[in-house]
Amino acid sequence: MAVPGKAAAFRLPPLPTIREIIKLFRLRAQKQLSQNFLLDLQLTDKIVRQAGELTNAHVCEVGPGPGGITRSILNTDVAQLLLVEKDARFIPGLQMLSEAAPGKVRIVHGDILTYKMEKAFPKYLKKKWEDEPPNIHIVGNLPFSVSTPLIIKWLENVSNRDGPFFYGRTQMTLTFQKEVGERLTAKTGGKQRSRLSIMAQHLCSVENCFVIPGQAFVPQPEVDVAVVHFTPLVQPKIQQPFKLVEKVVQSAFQFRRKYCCRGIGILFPESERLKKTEQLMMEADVDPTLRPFQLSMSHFSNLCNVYRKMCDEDPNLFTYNYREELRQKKRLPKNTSHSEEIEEEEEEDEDKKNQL
Ligand SMILES: C[S@@+](CC[C@H](N)C(=O)[O-])C[C@H]1O[C@@H](n2cnc3c(N)ncnc32)[C@H](O)[C@@H]1O
Repeated sequence: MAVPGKAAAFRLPPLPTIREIIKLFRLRAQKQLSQNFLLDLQLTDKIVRQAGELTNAHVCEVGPGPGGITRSILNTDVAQLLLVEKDARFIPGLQMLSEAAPGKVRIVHGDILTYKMEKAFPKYLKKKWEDEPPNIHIVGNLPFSVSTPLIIKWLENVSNRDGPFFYGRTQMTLTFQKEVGERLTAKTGGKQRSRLSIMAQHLCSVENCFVIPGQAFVPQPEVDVAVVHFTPLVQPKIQQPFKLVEKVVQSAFQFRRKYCCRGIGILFPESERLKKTEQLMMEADVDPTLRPFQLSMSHFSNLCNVYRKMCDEDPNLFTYNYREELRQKKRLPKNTSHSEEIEEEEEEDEDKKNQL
């Protein structure tokens, strides 16, 4: 029964199914682009529910493809939906959806990695950082090869309050490979604790909402998929610039199985490594025999603060690049005194490849 005085919520009119759209527009998934589609609208509704209340919201969907998630978003009665899709083949199908929701949909044929998000929404939606998040949401099921670099870019945007965060603490609901979802939310001491855990959790409240089994996608990927929700924090847990935090965290996790002082040491040139590492660990009050995954957020905060102080005292320190020093050494013949260390680094590098 309609509630008197209340406008009926928007519902999409009957449309061809996603399967029919795929057939109609010959949207064969391109394996090299890691395209896997969701055809089950109950599942796309469930993903969209994780974004929170979307009635009257401004939403950006990244990588809409044949439009399953798009339909679920439109059925929540959003004010505006911006679609950013890289593959031109999907645009006619998305236009059909746009016609079914007149005035609500804007389609951009473009790459989300370069799209200027600070201009994507009306300026009046902007909220102060300390206020409640703006009524703007980002939702997307992107290929994994895009979602991981994209979240790193967007975390830097959170830190700088630009990009999608020009409007305030814009919330995001995105999919990742299940293991990446576990890294994003891993707690101190957890097996999956990694660079990504610290970078995400120091800037956002991160929630691993649920896992979608690979079988739910067409074609089926080899892995399961995690739906992860991010809300930027009012106060980052580490109050230092993104690049500095990234450098400290990346160094700490360089040697996952060793004491954390081993990785932290590579922040310093070899000639003063021992002395400066000891100073940093002591002033930051961090036990050097902890393993990287055992370091808490406040350990990382202390390490970043003391390292910042050391960089202020020695302006060349921040530009010191351990990898560069190593590359120089690698040009030396193998039987020099350094070769053993280099082999150890290579072994660790292999270990690191899977541990972003
Ligand atoms: C895994 S498919 C998912 C499609 C749809 N969201 C779904 O759940 O069925 C990823 C989609 O993202 C698009 N895509 C890939 N890279 C992109 C990028 N850099 N910018 C925008 N869209 C992208 C692909 O063309 C594809 O439509």
